[in-house]
Amino acid sequence: MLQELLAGAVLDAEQRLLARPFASVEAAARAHAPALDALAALAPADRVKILAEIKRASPSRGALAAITDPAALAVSYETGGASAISVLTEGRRFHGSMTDLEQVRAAVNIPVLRKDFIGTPYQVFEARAAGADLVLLIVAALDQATLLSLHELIHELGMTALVETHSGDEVSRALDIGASLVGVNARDLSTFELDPNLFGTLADKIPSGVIRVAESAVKTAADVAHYRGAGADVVLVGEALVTSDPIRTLSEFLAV
Ligand SMILES: O=C(O)c1ccccc1NCC(=O)[C@H](O)[C@H](O)COP(=O)(O)O
Repeated sequence: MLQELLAGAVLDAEQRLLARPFASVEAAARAHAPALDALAALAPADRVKILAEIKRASPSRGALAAITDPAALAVSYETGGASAISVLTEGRRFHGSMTDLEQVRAAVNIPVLRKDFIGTPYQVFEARAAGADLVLLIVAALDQATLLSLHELIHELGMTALVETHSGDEVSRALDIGASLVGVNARDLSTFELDPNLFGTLADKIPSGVIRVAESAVKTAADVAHYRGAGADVVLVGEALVTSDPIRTLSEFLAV
């Protein structure tokens, strides 16, 4: 499933490249106003921080929310106290788009993550050209040389990579490329199985100085407390926010 999602996302980017050549996207990326400092926004603090996700649908859960105005939802997230916003730009299974990312970027003043299945430099340039401050890199989807080169490109463009892992070996691979922001996804992206205890078993492998993000499987404030107790600096939440009143839900989560 993960390789299928990556192949589809890369193919879709190749289609966009036909209309917008590489050189033009690279030039737009390099000319864009500088990225916001995501490491500062997500830095460890005396309270948990929330990376709030805009997610219409997913392979594991199907349709979640129509989200006709992603910019308005992003403003609610910012108002509710989110520290950064994740925008799913994958179109086939998550029903997201680069337009969503551009609209969200224009509406808020906090860092914005391009959450997608990134495998090529073109996708990274697209992210920056659309105003992204962060880009997701999924360790399980990439060989180490590609992971390293995409990570370097993200940094060269002034952005931050959220390097996502799902095992001790993947955490080591993330640290080997110098990741400053490491996510542990409770969701196995091949089987969709959720393990809310995985973050707790891997958190100790992530040294202080690296920001720890717990991803997925948050439904209630107790789930946020569970991750916080296990050492999460940041919790990434999608479904629980798009299927509720986000400002109320964020206030419950941030009270942890
Ligand atoms: O959510 C899925 O079904 C999914 C399937 C395959 C690859 C990625 C997938 N989701 C991406 C994410 O990791 C989540 O959107 C994110 O962590 C938020 O999760 P949640 O709060 O459980 O919606």
